[in-house]
Amino acid sequence: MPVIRATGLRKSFGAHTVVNDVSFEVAAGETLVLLGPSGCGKTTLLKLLNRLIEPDGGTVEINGANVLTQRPEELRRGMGYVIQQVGLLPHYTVAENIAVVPRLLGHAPAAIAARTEALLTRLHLPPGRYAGQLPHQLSGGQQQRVGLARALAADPPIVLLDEPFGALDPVTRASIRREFRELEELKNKTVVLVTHDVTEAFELADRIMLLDGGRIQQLGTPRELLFRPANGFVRDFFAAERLALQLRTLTLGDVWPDAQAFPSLIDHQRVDFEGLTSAIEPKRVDIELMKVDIDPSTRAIEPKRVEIGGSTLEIEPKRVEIGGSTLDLTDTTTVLTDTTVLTDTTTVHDALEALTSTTPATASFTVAQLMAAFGEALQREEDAWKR
Ligand SMILES: Nc1ncnc2c1ncn2[C@@H]1O[C@H](COP(=O)(O)OP(=O)(O)OP(=O)(O)O)[C@@H](O)[C@H]1O
Repeated sequence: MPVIRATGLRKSFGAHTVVNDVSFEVAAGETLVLLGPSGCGKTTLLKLLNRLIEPDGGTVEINGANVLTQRPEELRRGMGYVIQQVGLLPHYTVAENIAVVPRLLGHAPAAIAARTEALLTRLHLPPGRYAGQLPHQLSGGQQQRVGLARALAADPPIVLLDEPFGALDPVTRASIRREFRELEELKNKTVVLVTHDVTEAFELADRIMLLDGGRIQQLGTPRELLFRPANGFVRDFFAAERLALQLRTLTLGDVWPDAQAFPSLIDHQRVDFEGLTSAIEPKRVDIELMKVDIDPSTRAIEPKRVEIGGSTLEIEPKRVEIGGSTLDLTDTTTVLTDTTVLTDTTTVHDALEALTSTTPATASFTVAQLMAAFGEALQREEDAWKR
Protein backbone atom coordinates (compact mmCIF):
# COMPACT_ATOMS: atom_id res chain seq x y z
CA MET A 1 0.00 0.00 0.00
CA PRO A 2 1.35 3.44 -0.87
CA VAL A 3 1.98 5.81 2.04
CA ILE A 4 0.45 8.71 0.14
CA ARG A 5 -2.23 8.32 -2.50
CA ALA A 6 -3.75 11.36 -4.20
CA THR A 7 -6.64 10.87 -6.58
CA GLY A 8 -8.08 13.46 -8.94
CA LEU A 9 -6.99 16.45 -6.86
CA ARG A 10 -8.33 19.82 -7.98
CA LYS A 11 -7.95 23.29 -6.53
CA SER A 12 -8.92 26.67 -7.95
CA PHE A 13 -8.44 30.18 -6.64
CA GLY A 14 -11.27 32.16 -8.21
CA ALA A 15 -11.32 31.34 -11.90
CA HIS A 16 -7.69 30.17 -11.79
CA THR A 17 -7.33 26.38 -11.65
CA VAL A 18 -4.03 25.81 -9.86
CA VAL A 19 -4.12 22.03 -9.39
CA ASN A 20 -5.93 20.22 -12.16
CA ASP A 21 -6.84 16.55 -11.84
CA VAL A 22 -3.63 15.38 -10.20
CA SER A 23 -3.28 11.73 -9.16
CA PHE A 24 -0.18 10.00 -7.83
CA GLU A 25 1.15 7.63 -5.22
CA VAL A 26 4.25 7.76 -3.06
CA ALA A 27 5.68 4.53 -1.70
CA ALA A 28 7.19 4.10 1.76
CA GLY A 29 10.72 5.46 1.89
CA GLU A 30 10.43 7.12 -1.49
CA THR A 31 11.49 10.69 -2.26
CA LEU A 32 9.11 12.35 -4.71
CA VAL A 33 10.18 15.75 -6.03
CA LEU A 34 7.56 18.19 -7.30
CA LEU A 35 9.25 20.22 -10.01
CA GLY A 36 8.03 22.92 -12.37
CA PRO A 37 8.08 26.60 -13.25
CA SER A 38 7.05 29.27 -10.78
CA GLY A 39 3.30 29.30 -10.22
CA CYS A 40 2.67 25.80 -11.61
CA GLY A 41 1.01 24.70 -8.37
CA LYS A 42 3.76 22.85 -6.50
CA THR A 43 3.26 24.53 -3.12
CA THR A 44 -0.50 24.29 -3.40
CA LEU A 45 -0.23 20.58 -4.14
CA LEU A 46 2.08 20.04 -1.15
CA LYS A 47 -0.33 21.86 1.15
CA LEU A 48 -3.22 19.73 -0.06
CA LEU A 49 -1.38 16.75 1.42
CA ASN A 50 -1.37 18.07 4.99
CA ARG A 51 -4.64 19.99 4.74
CA LEU A 52 -3.14 23.45 4.95
CA ILE A 53 -5.32 23.84 1.86
CA GLU A 54 -8.52 21.87 1.28
CA PRO A 55 -9.17 20.57 -2.26
CA ASP A 56 -12.19 21.44 -4.40
CA GLY A 57 -12.24 17.85 -5.58
CA GLY A 58 -10.37 14.59 -5.25
CA THR A 59 -8.97 12.78 -2.24
CA VAL A 60 -5.75 12.34 -0.32
CA GLU A 61 -5.17 9.13 1.57
CA ILE A 62 -2.34 8.62 4.03
CA ASN A 63 -1.69 4.94 4.75
CA GLY A 64 -5.08 4.16 3.25
CA ALA A 65 -7.07 6.62 5.41
CA ASN A 66 -8.74 9.63 3.83
CA VAL A 67 -7.19 12.75 5.40
CA LEU A 68 -10.67 14.24 5.83
CA THR A 69 -11.33 11.66 8.53
CA GLN A 70 -8.49 13.05 10.66
CA ARG A 71 -8.23 16.32 12.54
CA PRO A 72 -5.83 18.59 10.60
CA GLU A 73 -3.60 19.20 13.65
CA GLU A 74 -3.27 15.50 14.27
CA LEU A 75 -2.57 14.79 10.64
CA ARG A 76 0.18 17.42 10.60
CA ARG A 77 1.88 16.02 13.67
CA GLY A 78 2.54 12.84 11.72
CA MET A 79 4.02 14.81 8.84
CA GLY A 80 7.12 16.95 9.22
CA TYR A 81 6.85 20.14 7.24
CA VAL A 82 9.52 22.62 6.22
CA ILE A 83 8.09 25.78 4.73
CA GLN A 84 9.78 27.92 2.13
CA GLN A 85 10.58 30.78 4.52
CA VAL A 86 11.97 28.43 7.23
CA GLY A 87 9.63 30.11 9.73
CA LEU A 88 11.57 29.65 12.95
CA LEU A 89 10.00 31.34 15.96
CA PRO A 90 12.25 34.39 16.40
CA HIS A 91 12.13 34.62 20.19
CA TYR A 92 12.71 30.90 20.75
CA THR A 93 16.19 29.44 20.87
CA VAL A 94 17.25 26.81 18.38
CA ALA A 95 16.54 24.05 20.92
CA GLU A 96 13.13 25.49 21.78
CA ASN A 97 12.21 25.74 18.12
CA ILE A 98 13.12 22.11 17.56
CA ALA A 99 11.15 21.03 20.65
CA VAL A 100 7.82 22.57 19.59
CA VAL A 101 6.15 19.48 18.14
CA PRO A 102 7.59 16.89 20.55
CA ARG A 103 6.31 19.09 23.39
CA LEU A 104 2.86 19.24 21.84
CA LEU A 105 2.96 15.47 21.62
CA GLY A 106 3.84 15.28 25.32
CA HIS A 107 7.26 13.68 24.92
CA ALA A 108 9.36 13.60 28.09
CA PRO A 109 11.71 16.59 28.47
CA ALA A 110 14.77 14.36 28.78
CA ALA A 111 13.86 12.52 25.58
CA ILE A 112 13.29 15.82 23.76
CA ALA A 113 16.67 17.14 24.91
CA ALA A 114 18.44 13.98 23.76
CA ARG A 115 16.69 14.04 20.42
CA THR A 116 17.49 17.73 19.88
CA GLU A 117 21.13 17.15 20.67
CA ALA A 118 21.34 14.18 18.31
CA LEU A 119 19.66 16.04 15.45
CA LEU A 120 21.81 19.14 15.83
CA THR A 121 24.93 17.01 15.87
CA ARG A 122 23.82 15.12 12.80
CA LEU A 123 23.12 18.36 10.96
CA HIS A 124 26.58 19.70 11.82
CA LEU A 125 25.37 22.29 14.31
CA PRO A 126 27.27 21.36 17.51
CA PRO A 127 24.62 21.67 20.24
CA GLY A 128 27.01 23.24 22.75
CA ARG A 129 27.41 26.15 20.43
CA TYR A 130 24.05 26.44 18.71
CA ALA A 131 21.27 25.05 20.92
CA GLY A 132 20.97 28.28 22.90
CA GLN A 133 21.22 30.70 19.98
CA LEU A 134 18.33 32.66 18.52
CA PRO A 135 17.43 32.27 14.83
CA HIS A 136 18.75 35.72 13.87
CA GLN A 137 22.21 34.74 15.13
CA LEU A 138 22.41 31.99 12.49
CA SER A 139 23.24 32.10 8.80
CA GLY A 140 20.53 31.28 6.26
CA GLY A 141 21.93 27.80 5.75
CA GLN A 142 22.06 27.14 9.48
CA GLN A 143 18.48 28.33 9.86
CA GLN A 144 17.37 25.96 7.14
CA ARG A 145 19.10 23.09 8.91
CA VAL A 146 17.31 24.01 12.14
CA GLY A 147 14.06 24.05 10.15
CA LEU A 148 14.84 20.54 8.98
CA ALA A 149 15.73 19.43 12.53
CA ARG A 150 12.40 20.82 13.73
CA ALA A 151 10.51 18.91 11.05
CA LEU A 152 12.30 15.70 12.03
CA ALA A 153 12.13 16.20 15.80
CA ALA A 154 9.08 14.04 16.43
CA ASP A 155 10.38 11.41 13.99
CA PRO A 156 7.42 11.64 11.60
CA PRO A 157 7.26 8.93 8.94
CA ILE A 158 6.39 11.53 6.27
CA VAL A 159 8.28 14.76 5.60
CA LEU A 160 7.06 17.55 3.32
CA LEU A 161 9.68 20.07 2.24
CA ASP A 162 8.94 23.26 0.32
CA GLU A 163 12.11 24.64 -1.29
CA PRO A 164 14.14 23.65 1.79
CA PHE A 165 17.34 25.10 0.36
CA GLY A 166 15.68 28.01 -1.38
CA ALA A 167 17.36 30.89 0.40
CA LEU A 168 20.92 29.69 -0.15
CA ASP A 169 23.68 30.63 -2.54
CA PRO A 170 24.51 27.90 -5.06
CA VAL A 171 27.70 26.70 -3.33
CA THR A 172 26.15 26.39 0.13
CA ARG A 173 23.10 24.89 -1.51
CA ALA A 174 25.08 22.13 -3.19
CA SER A 175 26.92 21.22 0.00
CA ILE A 176 23.80 21.22 2.18
CA ARG A 177 22.06 19.14 -0.45
CA ARG A 178 24.88 16.61 -0.23
CA GLU A 179 24.55 16.47 3.55
CA PHE A 180 20.82 16.09 3.15
CA ARG A 181 21.23 13.18 0.79
CA GLU A 182 23.51 11.39 3.26
CA LEU A 183 21.26 11.98 6.24
CA GLU A 184 20.44 8.66 7.91
CA GLU A 185 17.41 10.32 9.48
CA LEU A 186 15.77 10.69 6.08
CA LYS A 187 16.69 7.36 4.54
CA ASN A 188 13.57 5.54 5.73
CA LYS A 189 11.18 8.43 5.49
CA THR A 190 8.65 9.16 2.81
CA VAL A 191 9.60 12.56 1.46
CA VAL A 192 7.79 14.98 -0.84
CA LEU A 193 10.03 17.90 -1.78
CA VAL A 194 9.17 20.99 -3.82
CA THR A 195 11.81 22.70 -5.91
CA HIS A 196 12.13 24.62 -9.14
CA ASP A 197 15.82 23.68 -9.34
CA VAL A 198 16.35 20.97 -11.93
CA THR A 199 19.75 19.85 -10.62
CA GLU A 200 18.35 19.57 -7.12
CA ALA A 201 15.48 17.47 -8.38
CA PHE A 202 17.84 15.10 -10.17
CA GLU A 203 20.13 14.76 -7.17
CA LEU A 204 17.45 14.04 -4.61
CA ALA A 205 14.53 12.38 -6.35
CA ASP A 206 13.63 8.75 -6.65
CA ARG A 207 10.88 10.03 -8.91
CA ILE A 208 10.08 13.49 -10.24
CA MET A 209 6.64 14.93 -10.91
CA LEU A 210 7.03 17.68 -13.50
CA LEU A 211 4.07 20.08 -13.37
CA ASP A 212 2.91 22.85 -15.63
CA GLY A 213 -0.30 24.82 -15.34
CA GLY A 214 -1.47 22.61 -12.48
CA ARG A 215 -1.24 19.42 -14.52
CA ILE A 216 1.24 16.57 -14.35
CA GLN A 217 3.37 16.66 -17.49
CA GLN A 218 5.31 13.57 -16.52
CA LEU A 219 5.84 11.46 -13.43
CA GLY A 220 8.80 9.12 -13.47
CA THR A 221 12.41 8.52 -12.57
CA PRO A 222 14.93 11.23 -13.47
CA ARG A 223 16.19 8.90 -16.15
CA GLU A 224 12.75 8.48 -17.69
CA LEU A 225 12.13 12.21 -17.81
CA LEU A 226 15.52 12.85 -19.35
CA PHE A 227 15.66 10.07 -21.91
CA ARG A 228 11.95 9.41 -22.48
CA PRO A 229 10.26 12.83 -22.28
CA ALA A 230 6.50 12.46 -22.51
CA ASN A 231 6.00 15.67 -24.50
CA GLY A 232 7.68 18.81 -25.82
CA PHE A 233 7.28 20.65 -22.52
CA VAL A 234 9.26 17.99 -20.68
CA ARG A 235 11.98 17.94 -23.33
CA ASP A 236 12.29 21.74 -23.37
CA PHE A 237 12.27 22.00 -19.59
CA PHE A 238 15.55 20.08 -19.37
CA ALA A 239 17.11 21.29 -22.63
CA ALA A 240 19.40 23.94 -21.15
CA GLU A 241 20.97 21.56 -18.64
CA ARG A 242 20.81 18.40 -20.65
CA LEU A 243 24.48 17.43 -20.55
CA ALA A 244 24.85 18.21 -16.83
CA LEU A 245 21.78 16.08 -16.11
CA GLN A 246 23.01 13.22 -18.26
CA LEU A 247 26.26 13.25 -16.29
CA ARG A 248 24.29 13.08 -13.05
CA THR A 249 21.98 10.34 -14.29
CA LEU A 250 24.24 7.80 -15.96
CA THR A 251 26.35 5.72 -13.60
CA LEU A 252 29.61 3.89 -14.02
CA GLY A 253 27.50 0.75 -14.27
CA ASP A 254 25.70 2.25 -17.30
CA VAL A 255 28.94 3.35 -18.84
CA TRP A 256 30.56 -0.06 -18.40
CA PRO A 257 27.52 -2.35 -18.42
CA ASP A 258 29.50 -5.51 -19.01
CA ALA A 259 30.64 -6.67 -15.59
CA GLN A 260 33.61 -8.44 -17.16
CA ALA A 261 34.78 -5.25 -18.82
CA PHE A 262 34.21 -3.14 -15.73
CA PRO A 263 37.59 -1.65 -14.96
CA SER A 264 38.90 -2.28 -11.48
CA LEU A 265 38.30 0.92 -9.64
CA ILE A 266 40.87 0.69 -6.92
CA ASP A 267 44.50 -0.07 -7.55
CA HIS A 268 46.24 -0.04 -4.20
CA GLN A 269 44.42 -0.60 -0.97
CA ARG A 270 45.07 -1.72 2.51
CA VAL A 271 42.67 -4.09 4.14
CA ASP A 272 42.57 -4.37 7.91
CA PHE A 273 41.24 -7.59 9.30
CA GLU A 274 41.74 -9.62 12.42
CA GLY A 275 43.96 -6.90 13.78
CA LEU A 276 46.39 -7.26 10.91
CA THR A 277 46.99 -4.58 8.41
CA SER A 278 47.90 -5.98 5.10
CA ALA A 279 49.29 -3.55 2.68
CA ILE A 280 48.05 -5.24 -0.38
CA GLU A 281 48.03 -4.55 -4.01
CA PRO A 282 45.13 -6.68 -4.99
CA LYS A 283 45.23 -8.20 -8.39
CA ARG A 284 41.50 -8.10 -8.40
CA VAL A 285 38.95 -6.79 -5.98
CA ASP A 286 35.57 -7.82 -7.14
CA ILE A 287 32.86 -5.24 -7.33
CA GLU A 288 30.79 -7.37 -4.99
CA LEU A 289 33.38 -6.92 -2.25
CA MET A 290 33.54 -3.19 -2.81
CA LYS A 291 29.82 -2.85 -2.53
CA VAL A 292 29.88 -4.58 0.80
CA ASP A 293 32.79 -2.52 1.95
CA ILE A 294 31.30 0.85 1.21
CA ASP A 295 27.84 0.20 2.49
CA PRO A 296 28.04 -0.29 6.24
CA SER A 297 24.31 -0.91 6.39
CA THR A 298 24.83 -4.12 4.46
CA ARG A 299 25.62 -6.20 7.49
CA ALA A 300 25.12 -9.62 6.04
CA ILE A 301 28.70 -9.85 4.94
CA GLU A 302 29.75 -13.12 3.50
CA PRO A 303 33.41 -13.79 3.91
CA LYS A 304 35.07 -12.43 0.81
CA ARG A 305 38.08 -13.64 -1.05
CA VAL A 306 40.96 -11.40 -1.90
CA GLU A 307 43.82 -12.61 -4.00
CA ILE A 308 47.14 -11.36 -2.84
CA GLY A 309 50.18 -12.30 -4.82
CA GLY A 310 49.12 -15.81 -5.76
CA SER A 311 47.43 -16.77 -2.48
CA THR A 312 43.76 -16.36 -1.80
CA LEU A 313 42.55 -15.10 1.55
CA GLU A 314 39.08 -15.49 2.89
CA ILE A 315 38.32 -12.42 4.92
CA GLU A 316 35.46 -10.80 6.65
CA PRO A 317 36.60 -7.20 6.62
CA LYS A 318 36.10 -5.23 9.80
CA ARG A 319 37.76 -2.13 8.60
CA VAL A 320 38.72 -1.18 5.12
CA GLU A 321 40.92 1.66 4.13
CA ILE A 322 39.73 3.39 1.02
CA GLY A 323 41.13 6.55 -0.43
CA GLY A 324 43.10 7.34 2.73
CA SER A 325 40.16 6.92 5.13
CA THR A 326 39.55 3.87 7.24
CA LEU A 327 36.00 2.67 7.40
CA ASP A 328 34.94 0.68 10.38
CA LEU A 329 32.44 -1.79 9.03
CA THR A 330 31.37 -2.76 12.51
CA ASP A 331 30.29 0.81 13.19
CA THR A 332 26.92 1.20 11.54
CA THR A 333 26.96 4.96 11.98
CA THR A 334 29.95 5.36 9.67
CA VAL A 335 29.05 8.07 7.21
CA LEU A 336 30.98 8.24 4.03
CA THR A 337 30.94 11.95 3.39
CA ASP A 338 34.64 12.58 2.97
CA THR A 339 35.46 9.42 1.14
CA THR A 340 34.93 9.00 -2.52
CA VAL A 341 34.58 5.41 -3.48
CA LEU A 342 33.81 4.66 -7.06
CA THR A 343 31.37 1.84 -7.68
CA ASP A 344 29.01 0.91 -10.45
CA THR A 345 26.30 3.11 -8.91
CA THR A 346 28.51 6.22 -8.81
CA THR A 347 27.27 8.80 -11.30
CA VAL A 348 29.60 9.90 -14.06
CA HIS A 349 29.41 13.40 -12.60
CA ASP A 350 30.61 12.25 -9.18
CA ALA A 351 33.32 10.09 -10.72
CA LEU A 352 34.62 13.05 -12.73
CA GLU A 353 34.57 15.20 -9.63
CA ALA A 354 36.47 12.53 -7.70
CA LEU A 355 39.05 12.08 -10.43
CA THR A 356 39.73 15.79 -10.78
CA SER A 357 39.60 16.86 -7.13
CA THR A 358 42.64 18.04 -5.18
CA THR A 359 42.95 14.59 -3.65
CA PRO A 360 42.00 12.51 -6.65
CA ALA A 361 40.45 9.11 -6.21
CA THR A 362 42.47 6.17 -7.35
CA ALA A 363 40.95 4.60 -10.39
CA SER A 364 42.19 2.41 -13.15
CA PHE A 365 40.66 4.58 -15.85
CA THR A 366 41.36 8.12 -16.97
CA VAL A 367 39.01 11.02 -17.47
CA ALA A 368 39.38 10.60 -21.22
CA GLN A 369 38.43 6.91 -21.05
CA LEU A 370 35.46 7.74 -18.87
CA MET A 371 34.23 10.42 -21.25
CA ALA A 372 34.58 8.14 -24.25
CA ALA A 373 32.60 5.42 -22.51
CA PHE A 374 30.03 8.02 -21.41
CA GLY A 375 29.57 9.06 -25.05
CA GLU A 376 28.94 5.47 -26.02
CA ALA A 377 26.48 4.99 -23.16
CA LEU A 378 24.54 8.09 -24.26
CA GLN A 379 24.38 6.69 -27.76
CA ARG A 380 23.01 3.40 -26.41
CA GLU A 381 20.30 5.26 -24.43
CA GLU A 382 19.30 7.24 -27.49
CA ASP A 383 19.20 4.17 -29.70
CA ALA A 384 17.02 2.38 -27.15
CA TRP A 385 14.72 5.43 -27.12
CA LYS A 386 14.37 5.43 -30.90
CA ARG A 387 13.37 1.77 -31.01
N1 LIG B 1 -4.29 31.65 -1.48
C1 LIG B 1 -4.24 31.92 -2.80
N2 LIG B 1 -5.12 32.77 -3.37
C2 LIG B 1 -5.08 33.03 -4.68
N3 LIG B 1 -4.17 32.53 -5.54
C3 LIG B 1 -3.26 31.69 -5.03
C4 LIG B 1 -3.22 31.34 -3.64
N4 LIG B 1 -2.21 30.49 -3.44
C5 LIG B 1 -1.61 30.31 -4.65
N5 LIG B 1 -2.24 31.03 -5.59
C6 LIG B 1 -1.88 31.05 -7.01
O1 LIG B 1 -1.80 29.73 -7.45
C7 LIG B 1 -0.75 29.55 -8.38
C8 LIG B 1 0.15 28.43 -7.93
O2 LIG B 1 0.79 28.80 -6.72
P1 LIG B 1 1.84 27.84 -6.01
O3 LIG B 1 2.38 28.57 -4.86
O4 LIG B 1 1.21 26.54 -5.76
O5 LIG B 1 2.93 27.70 -7.16
P2 LIG B 1 4.41 27.13 -7.08
O6 LIG B 1 4.53 26.22 -8.23
O7 LIG B 1 4.70 26.61 -5.74
O8 LIG B 1 5.24 28.44 -7.38
P3 LIG B 1 6.67 28.94 -6.78
O9 LIG B 1 7.70 28.02 -7.34
O10 LIG B 1 6.76 30.32 -7.36
O11 LIG B 1 6.57 28.89 -5.30
C9 LIG B 1 -0.06 30.90 -8.47
O12 LIG B 1 -0.50 31.55 -9.65
C10 LIG B 1 -0.53 31.64 -7.25
O13 LIG B 1 -0.59 33.02 -7.49
